[in-house]
Amino acid sequence: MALLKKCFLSALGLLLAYYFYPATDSFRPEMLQGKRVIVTGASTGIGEQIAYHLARMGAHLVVTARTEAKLKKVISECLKLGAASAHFIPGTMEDLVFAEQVVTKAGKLMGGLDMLILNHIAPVNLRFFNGDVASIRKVMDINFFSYITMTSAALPMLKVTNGSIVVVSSIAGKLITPLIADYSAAKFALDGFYSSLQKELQLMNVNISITLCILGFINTDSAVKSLSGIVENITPSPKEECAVEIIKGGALRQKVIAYPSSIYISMWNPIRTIQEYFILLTYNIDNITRNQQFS
Ligand SMILES: NC(=O)C1=CN([C@@H]2O[C@H](COP(=O)(O)OP(=O)(O)OC[C@H]3O[C@@H](n4cnc5c(N)ncnc54)[C@H](OP(=O)(O)O)[C@@H]3O)[C@@H](O)[C@H]2O)C=CC1
Ligand SMILES: C[C@H](CCC(=O)NCCS(=O)(=O)O)[C@H]1CC[C@H]2[C@@H]3C(=O)C[C@@H]4C[C@H](O)CC[C@]4(C)[C@H]3CC[C@]12C
Repeated sequence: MALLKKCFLSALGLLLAYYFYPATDSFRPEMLQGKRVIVTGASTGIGEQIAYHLARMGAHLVVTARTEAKLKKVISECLKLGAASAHFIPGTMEDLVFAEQVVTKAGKLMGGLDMLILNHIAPVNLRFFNGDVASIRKVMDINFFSYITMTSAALPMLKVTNGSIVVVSSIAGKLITPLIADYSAAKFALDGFYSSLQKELQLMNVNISITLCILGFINTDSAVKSLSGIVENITPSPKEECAVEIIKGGALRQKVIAYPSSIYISMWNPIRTIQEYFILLTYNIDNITRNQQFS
């Protein structure tokens, strides 16, 4: 019994260390030099800041969002800041054909792909659910299905480069908050999909990293405006620093990052981690990998 307890505690310790110990590798901006990166939702907010940081680091960039005029300004700023190249592709992620085309066009423009940063969201209306299913479907298309569509189109290129997928999510995809049922549904769905895909890639020995970014309240114009008069007594964190943490997480191939770091605690779920570990032990991995190819 004592031996069993010892084994259990050691396994628990190892699991916790594996999930929560920060990457030992340290970040260097040169890691992004010459890398070919797509940034979605880059016309404003966090996405725009991600583009500027990547430009300073010397990356090749393709940015996308709906508003062409804003994207033009973003790429001209990126070129001034030192981007190796910068292009924009305007359009709406409600159109899943567009979502796929962005990836193929970007691949051609840059001659391949090293990192896909999925960041865009439909404008958020904080309100009670009013039975409007069509609007939930629209939010799911923009905030969830376009992410999956772009990922699917990017996987063959990322396989060649041992590249990275960075998914920008929210504390609202881990914890429950009212007035954002549609937004929250999409963020929880992203967590389910990408956490599962992460494990599949690992099982198939495919060296593509997936970084899930869990963010708290950030001082983008849209977030500050839509929370005004609704959420009080919290100070938003700066979007510039947030963007750096997202890039670092992707470059260091971390499975998950949290920003600000005070929200790490809300992701601390050792029971879930242990259960996931034991569930995986019940899978006949050899059999599955023998019979299924990762496309
Ligand atoms: N700010 C915050 O407090 C928090 C943000 N996050 C996450 O961070 C990410 C960025 O958020 P934030 O910077 O605040 O968002 P913003 O509202 O500032 O930016 C959203 C971006 O998405 C684009 N976009 C909107 N609709 C569409 C569409 N239909 N098709 C394509 N692009 C579209 C917008 O450009 P355009 O209008 O030109 O299309 C814009 O570039 C999101 O994933 C969000 O969930 C998570 C937690 C907190
Ligand atoms: C209200 C949430 C923040 C709560 C918080 O940070 N408390 C302090 C925790 S700590 O003490 O441990 O630090 C907001 C966190 C994320 C926000 C939502 C979000 O994900 C972005 C959307 C952006 C949009 O433009 C505005 C609404 C959002 C849905 C936004 C709503 C408020 C949050 C849930």
